[in-house]
Amino acid sequence: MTSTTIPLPHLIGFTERNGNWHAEDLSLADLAKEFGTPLYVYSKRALTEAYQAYDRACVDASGKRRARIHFAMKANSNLAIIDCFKQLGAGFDLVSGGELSRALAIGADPSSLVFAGVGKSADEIAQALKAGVKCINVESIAELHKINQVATRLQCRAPISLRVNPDVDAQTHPYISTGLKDNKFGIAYHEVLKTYREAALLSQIDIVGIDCHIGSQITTTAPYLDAVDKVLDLVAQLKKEGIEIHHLDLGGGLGISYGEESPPDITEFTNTLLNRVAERGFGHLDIVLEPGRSLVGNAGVLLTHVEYLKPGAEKNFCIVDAAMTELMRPALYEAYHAIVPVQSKPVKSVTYDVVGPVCESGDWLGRGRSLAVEEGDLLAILSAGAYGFVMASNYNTRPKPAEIMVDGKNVYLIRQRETVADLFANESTLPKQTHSPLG
Ligand SMILES: Cc1ncc(COP(=O)(O)O)c(C=O)c1O
Ligand SMILES: N[C@@H](CCCC[NH3+])C(=O)O
Repeated sequence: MTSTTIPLPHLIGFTERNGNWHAEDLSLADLAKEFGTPLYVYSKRALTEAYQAYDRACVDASGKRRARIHFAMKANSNLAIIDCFKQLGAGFDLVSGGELSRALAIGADPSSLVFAGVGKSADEIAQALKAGVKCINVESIAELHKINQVATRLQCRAPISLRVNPDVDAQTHPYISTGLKDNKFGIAYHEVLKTYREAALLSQIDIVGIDCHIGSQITTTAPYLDAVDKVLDLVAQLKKEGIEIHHLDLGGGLGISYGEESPPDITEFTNTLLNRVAERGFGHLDIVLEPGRSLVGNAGVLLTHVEYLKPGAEKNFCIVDAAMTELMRPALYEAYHAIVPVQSKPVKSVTYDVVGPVCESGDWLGRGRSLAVEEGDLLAILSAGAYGFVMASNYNTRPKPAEIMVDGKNVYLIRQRETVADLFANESTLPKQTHSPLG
């Protein structure tokens, strides 16, 4: 049993059969035996089906493409994952020079890359311009000028969109809401027109689009429609002023079910957005969507072994070999992830806090979970495919876990487990004999 009240998320690619959990055709218990724990396991079928659900809505009845999917690789940037999306036809949304390097490493077409982020350095801007990205999403007037300077130095053009902060409440966790006026993201709504006028005067800047991303784990369509309307009002005004917008980037943010949530179905959500753009007379624009979590969140689980069961007067603890270092979401956002025993057993269910070995009281993965487990058993933490491994850390000198991808009956090691030696390979102690500068 997982929890008394919260249902399991609906999963593709991960199923329980006769009391044993599987990733596609392979048993999770066998995978843990072969690759060890903690271990991230992804299902290729799950991420493929999620992509195809978006893609279905992006092509109209006559076969004409209405929008393009740019996977937000911040959600999961493993090369094998991003390469799968590239092969399915995706472009990418990037937030750093590092992510740009990953995209180039898998041979992504630079014209399928958009580069966002509030604090791009001059080096990152230069890297993006040299690579020839489709567009840089500009998040402040200061950044606009820096891009113009870098492009002047490189003697190239800089294709840009302004990221609009539409002041719309995405009704999500405050840490992952990005479209409110007191968030650091984007250009304040009332300053956008002025900033476009300024951009139009800069020597190296090519205005190509407009962008907006209101937050993450959003479970209703209404805030998106508000944001779309506000952005399209700006596009209409810009057109009147002779500033043509060619592409419209609506960001990502569609939520997934971790158990209780019931976000809109991907195809229905995409249709609703694209229909609204078309109804407003802007269907001819090159439309970009940047989903992250909804493509990979439910395509991954984290496997962990139970090290100890520690009964207590107030609480019982189930101490496992994964921690906030492998999955930070519970510690950071008090996020809920379903936790299931990988092999069910006829032992009594007990309510536990599932915690890791890290020296922090905030190091927990699940609270108040009813689990029928013994020491040595294997647990699967579900819905861990997005913002899981990518947010892992080496705190307490813990090597990062391995990642594997299952495709039917096949399994691929897509990231080796780090070793402790890897963690201090770039460090050095001070020379044994030190000399004081005073002699
Ligand atoms: C600019 C941008 N685009 C896309 C995304 C993807 O968001 P999500 O994973 O919620 O779909 C993010 C993350 O919030 C983002 O910052
Ligand atoms: N890291 C967040 C999502 C952040 C989205 C990026 N702006 C999460 O785990 O839910």
